[in-house]
Amino acid sequence: MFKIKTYNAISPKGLARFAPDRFEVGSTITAPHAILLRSHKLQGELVPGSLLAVARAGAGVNNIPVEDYGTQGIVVFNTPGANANAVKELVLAGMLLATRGILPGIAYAQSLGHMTDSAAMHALLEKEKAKFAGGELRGKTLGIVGLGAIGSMVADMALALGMKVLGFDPALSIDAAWRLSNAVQRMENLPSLLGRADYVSLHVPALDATRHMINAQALAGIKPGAVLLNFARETIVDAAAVLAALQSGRLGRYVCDFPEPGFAQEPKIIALPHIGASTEESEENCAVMAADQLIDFLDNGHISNSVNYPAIRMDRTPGATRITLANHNVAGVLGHALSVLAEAQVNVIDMSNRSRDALAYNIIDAGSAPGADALAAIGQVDGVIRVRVV
Ligand SMILES: NC(=O)C1=CN([C@@H]2O[C@H](COP(=O)(O)OP(=O)(O)OC[C@H]3O[C@@H](n4cnc5c(N)ncnc54)[C@H](O)[C@@H]3O)[C@@H](O)[C@H]2O)C=CC1
Ligand SMILES: O=C(O)C(=O)COP(=O)(O)O
Repeated sequence: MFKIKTYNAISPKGLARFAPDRFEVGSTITAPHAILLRSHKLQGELVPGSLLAVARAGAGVNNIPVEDYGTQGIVVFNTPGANANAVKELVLAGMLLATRGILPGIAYAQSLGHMTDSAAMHALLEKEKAKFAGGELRGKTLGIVGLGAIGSMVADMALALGMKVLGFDPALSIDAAWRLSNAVQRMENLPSLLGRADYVSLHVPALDATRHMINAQALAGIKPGAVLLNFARETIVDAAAVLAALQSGRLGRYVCDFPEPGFAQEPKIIALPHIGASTEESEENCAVMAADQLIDFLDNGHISNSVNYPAIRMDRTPGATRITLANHNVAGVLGHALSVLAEAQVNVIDMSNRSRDALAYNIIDAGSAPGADALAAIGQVDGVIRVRVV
């Protein structure tokens, strides 16, 4: 029986993937084999020795100590692209809210609740409506910073709206490049994008390298009156610099999913309570994908969409005992572990080995089950992080 501890509201469709006769799932579980979460911050928590994996039902993993967990043999997964459409649609809402008199218009219409005369009401609305006039997106330029799952969808949407699209992503993966429309104009650096775009939308992960990428210096070069949209993370912008740029008039509006103290007092800010991925569809997509990845890892030792271990899978050899081995990616570790199996008269039938940066992971199908002594001896091999029979 595997124990799965959950944090946050995980879609029931995802939870239903865990067969109740083999998985115990809940928020109060102790000594879990795996954790399934959304934005709950794991930093600083005691890591139970039982923990084999963490699955983030979502994209951002800045709430998980990914590297530290990797060196402890804990595989961290996320669900790339599973909530991208939800964010894309909210970016569109953000651009419209920043451009048309929607929010003040609604507030004004609601302020007329005391009126009883329909003709008088219509006459007043027609007289006052000029206050709520706005602009259009068509023909404007959108600059997208980060062209991954969300950025590429935002690009397609903006092109369909008749916008011109600029993109900046120095770390673009080959897969993401294939996904990207060739109508997106590549910018060589951030200042080139900021100086040209009427709207700038941020879709980069929260990393040391992206911390405060939008700071006072960057904002000094932004196109005057531009709208900045941040549905990525709070750390990517320097909030004080954004407030100053709004107050000076350099920045037109700031639309974000991450309110900060002081934002409510600034009328040029539209702040939402981190609801970019909060749709039924995206919550389901993320939870199902995260659950399936966890189950395949716990049952078969397979890894897909990990952010600290390499992707790996190997068809099971019928009748074989499967052993998985996580180790530091240095010469000799695997050979040493295999020699322990050989000494224990355990024959290796099939094997797969993958590495990612400083970590490596192996799936070994053996002709017989290694005894507890052999497994303990493999665990003692210098460089071995974790050995498991699955
Ligand atoms: N508001 C919300 O509810 C949500 C927010 N997010 C945030 O959006 C981020 C992006 O999500 P996805 O598009 O799914 O991730 P992704 O991994 O598909 O794309 C991120 C892109 O950013 C690029 N990038 C990395 N460093 C960069 C830099 N210094 N400059 C420019 N580009 C850089 C990468 O090369 C990659 O193409 C997540 O990491 C998360 O923080 C994601 C989902 C929901
Ligand atoms: O997937 C992400 O990175 C998100 O920010 C979504 O967060 P959530 O799962 O809604 O708490």
